[in-house]
Amino acid sequence: MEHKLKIKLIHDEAKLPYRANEGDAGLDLFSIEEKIIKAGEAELVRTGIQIELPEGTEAQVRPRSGLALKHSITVLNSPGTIDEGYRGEIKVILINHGKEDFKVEKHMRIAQMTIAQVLQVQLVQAEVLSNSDRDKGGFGSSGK
Ligand SMILES: O=c1ccn([C@H]2C[C@H](O)[C@@H](COP(=O)(O)OP(=O)(O)OP(=O)(O)O)O2)c(=O)[nH]1
Ligand SMILES: [Mg+2]
Repeated sequence: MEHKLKIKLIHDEAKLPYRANEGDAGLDLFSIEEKIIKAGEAELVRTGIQIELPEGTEAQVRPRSGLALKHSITVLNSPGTIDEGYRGEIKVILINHGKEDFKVEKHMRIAQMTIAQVLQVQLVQAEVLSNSDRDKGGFGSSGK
């Protein structure tokens, strides 16, 4: 693999992100703490890791479908954005959409992180934009 993702474990309980199967897009993130997320509420959950992304990339923090389906637990700000230059601890905002409180266990895989390329663009203010077939149609303009 030519791109390297540097990971620093900053807590005794921290684990390296986990790729369940070779070729998986998502690297699972582990919680380093036990935490109750009350029904309808959100909590910030620690992973105990810091990362250094390859140049020109971002990481996205996404929900795990199993937690969503079985416990209505998802990532509130999905996909969470980890900027290339961020060197702080990665944390996950989990929200409990269910009717029952949910307990995050230590070492539970709470979310998954994907790495994506970022196109850096120069901002150009313009008075005129090019024509297109779609024009201003959106929000269901093309029908069902
Ligand atoms: O789920 C997340 C989302 C963000 N971050 C970290 C990495 C990211 O680079 C930084 C800022 O995130 P974001 O840009 O989404 O938040 P903001 O509210 O715009 O804060 P800032 O003003 O610091 O950019 O926080 C996380 O650890 N987890
Ligand atoms: Mg920001």
